[in-house]
Amino acid sequence: MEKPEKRGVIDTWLDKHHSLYTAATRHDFVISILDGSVDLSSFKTWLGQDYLFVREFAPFVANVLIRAGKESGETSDMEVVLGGLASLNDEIEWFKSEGSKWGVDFSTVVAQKANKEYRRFLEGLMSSEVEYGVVMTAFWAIEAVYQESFAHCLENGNKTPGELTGACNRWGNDGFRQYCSSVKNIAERCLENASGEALVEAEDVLVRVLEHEVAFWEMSRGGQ
Ligand SMILES: Cc1ncc(CNC=O)c(N)n1
Repeated sequence: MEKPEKRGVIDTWLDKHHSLYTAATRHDFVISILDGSVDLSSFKTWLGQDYLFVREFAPFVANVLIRAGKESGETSDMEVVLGGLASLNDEIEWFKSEGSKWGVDFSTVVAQKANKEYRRFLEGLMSSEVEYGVVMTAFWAIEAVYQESFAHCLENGNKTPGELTGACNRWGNDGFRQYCSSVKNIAERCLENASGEALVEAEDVLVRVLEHEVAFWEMSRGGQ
C-alpha cells in the first residue's frame, strides 16, 4: 500500500484513466504469473523482448539523466535518475543469466511490433523539444507499471512459481518501490507549476506509456 502522500496531478490522472492503469498493472499475463498458470513459452517471449527493451531503455534513461543534470533546480533529481541507470547495468546482467537459465538465446530474438513501437515512442521523448516535466512523467510511468505489476505477484497468497520469483523481486522489491516513489515526486514537483500545454502533454504521454505497456504484455502473452 502506497504511503498516503499529498495527492498530485498524476494521482488525478491515474483515477481518470483507472481502467487503462489497471490493464497495464494487472494484465492477464501478470495475473497468470501470480496464480501460477503462466505459460512458460509466454514467459520466455517476454524475457527475450524485455531484454531488447531494456537495452533501448538505458539510453533513454541516460537522456533523462542529462536533462535532470541540466534543467532541474534540485540536485537530487540527477542522483535519483543515476540510481535508476546504475540498476539497469545489473538488470542487463540479470537478463543474461535468466536467459541462459531458461535456454533463451537472445542473439536470435527479434523485436516484435509492440517492442518496436515502444522504442519509437521512447526515441520521440528524447527530443529536446519535450519538456522536462513531461519526460519525468513518462519515466515514472514506465518504471511504476513494472513495480506495481511484479509487486502484485509477491503479495500474500500468491501462487507465483518459485523459478519466477527472481523476476518478480527484481521490480517488486521495496527498494525499487521507493525509487519509483522518488521519481514520482520529481514528476509531481515539475508538474505543480507546469503550463497548461505541458500538463496536457504530460497526461498524453502517461496514457501512451500505459497503452504501450498493455501492448507489451499482449505481445508477451502471444508466446513463440
Ligand atoms: C516494457 C518494460 N517497461 C518497463 C520496464 C521497467 N524498467 C526497467 O527495467 C521494463 N523492464 N520493461
